[in-house]
Amino acid sequence: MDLSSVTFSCYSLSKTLPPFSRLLFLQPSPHSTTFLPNPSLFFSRQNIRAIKASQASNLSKNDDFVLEDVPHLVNFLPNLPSFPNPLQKSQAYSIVKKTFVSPEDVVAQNIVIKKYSPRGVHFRRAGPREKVYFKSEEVRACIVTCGGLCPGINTVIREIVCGLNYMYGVEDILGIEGGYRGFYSKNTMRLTPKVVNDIHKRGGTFLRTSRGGHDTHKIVDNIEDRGINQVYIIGGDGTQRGAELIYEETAKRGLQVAVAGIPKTIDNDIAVIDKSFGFDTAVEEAQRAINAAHVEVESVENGVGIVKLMGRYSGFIAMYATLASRDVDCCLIPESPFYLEGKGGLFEFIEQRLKENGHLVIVVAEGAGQEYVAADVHATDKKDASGNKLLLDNGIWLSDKIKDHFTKVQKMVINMKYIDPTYMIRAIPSNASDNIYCTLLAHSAVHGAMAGYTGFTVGPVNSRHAYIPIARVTERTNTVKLTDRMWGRLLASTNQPSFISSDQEKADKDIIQDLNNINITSI
Ligand SMILES: Nc1ncnc2c1ncn2[C@@H]1O[C@H](COP(=O)(O)OP(=O)(O)OP(=O)(O)O)[C@@H](O)[C@H]1O
Ligand SMILES: O=P(O)(O)OC[C@H]1O[C@](O)(CO)[C@@H](O)[C@@H]1O
Ligand SMILES: [Mg+2]
Repeated sequence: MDLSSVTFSCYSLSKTLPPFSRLLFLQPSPHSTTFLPNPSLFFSRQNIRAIKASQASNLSKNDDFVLEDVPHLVNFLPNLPSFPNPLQKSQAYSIVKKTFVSPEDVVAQNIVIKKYSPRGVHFRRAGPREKVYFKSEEVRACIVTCGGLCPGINTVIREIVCGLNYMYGVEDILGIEGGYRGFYSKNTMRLTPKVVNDIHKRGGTFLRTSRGGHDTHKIVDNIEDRGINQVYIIGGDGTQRGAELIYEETAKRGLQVAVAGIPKTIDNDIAVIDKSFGFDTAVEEAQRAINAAHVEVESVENGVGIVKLMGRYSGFIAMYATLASRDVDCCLIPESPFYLEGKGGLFEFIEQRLKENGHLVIVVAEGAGQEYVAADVHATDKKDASGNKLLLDNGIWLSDKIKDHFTKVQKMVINMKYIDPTYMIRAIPSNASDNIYCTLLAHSAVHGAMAGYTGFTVGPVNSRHAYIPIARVTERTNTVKLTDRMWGRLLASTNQPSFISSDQEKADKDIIQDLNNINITSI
């Protein structure tokens, strides 16, 4: 089956399939532009909406299958030739029963559904395709890493290089040094399997990284000047936003350049994907800090341990580290407001735990309670080079507040042990399972780019790797949902206060229930 007809003639494809596997194209978000075969319509969001509306009105009641597809090079280069995938002849894949992913294979965003509920949103399954849109000897790929560090970046770099070379015979691979600005301010570095052979054993990024410095035009000029035709971009939400702009500019200029994003974030704040690489490694490393705090406070009278962990707007590291440890009495995250004084407050809880156990450990995510810290220190907003707000030190603030309260108000001597492992949880190599995860991400990205997809991010959705439109992962930040079971599990595990009065809790639940009902009936 011709890939281009699959990608762009989705209505004709749907007619060839049994009803249960029809791909219908009512896209709720404005990212699935790939179904529009006319390049002049391609960049007009208004036109896209108009077409979607007309498609929507043609849908019958059972037509509730949504594919949020990723762009393809033939969208704006309709005459691009394709070639048989060299994997067909590869030693590794020749024994694989089903070497190529079928164009009809999709991954469901929601897998817990009700019997009669709509089939919902799906993404294209990642993996090698029967046809590729690049001749191996004509590929000139580049890799760039941006934003903060994360365990596993080097593994992703290594596996992109080795994957391109071993699976597709690509030999021309460039490393862009020092993040986005490296495109226009530095020389490139030649990457071969030999050069990257051992880098997965080291933390950090072999290519180095930076914040700020994204200049789309300069970057794409540089891509054009250097004859680069595959761009692999490893980075967090900011980086992926930058990748989307690079894709849009390359498409606007009609360049045969595949832009692939590989999501990286220690905070696990990237939407849609199950989890970001390096997260498990960081949670594991955080156990060492929690354990140290616990050992310290257990050994003294009225020991209060505080461990501050990363997590700017999302408390996933703190939540998972707490759940894994079982030595944590209270976990504070940005998503869950808390208060110190009065009934149900943190001070009351500390007093109670000290009476019961003689010690306690608190884990606090760096973004938790920022508004209280700001009110106390009267700080002005400061930003990093990428425009991210620089956070105030809530760990020191919390330690001081607790010490003050217990010495001055309660007239009680407490033994405070404050541990801030900061970069130690992310400046390490990835563990075994993250290494495997990184390999899958890298290979998925390589297969996707070779197959001519562009403007996509790779990642697991319900455990299956998928190609996701970049804008889909940047439109919102993944945060801990207080109404989800995981936070409930944490509260059950620590038995800490929820910091929500029961009246408020009931009112919130009612609102959520109402919203759920509205969603169900309006679909
Ligand atoms: N909206 C945006 N448009 C274009 N480029 C952006 C945008 N936001 C950030 N960038 C660029 O992406 C790069 C990384 O961004 P940022 O420092 O926010 O890290 P990140 O990718 O979000 O990773 P982390 O998870 O470590 O925060 C920087 O070079 C920055 O200039
Ligand atoms: O000091 P840097 O490198 O800007 O990184 C710190 C930030 O990076 C993150 O780890 C996200 O990558 C945040 O949790 C943290 O606030
Ligand atoms: Mg970010």
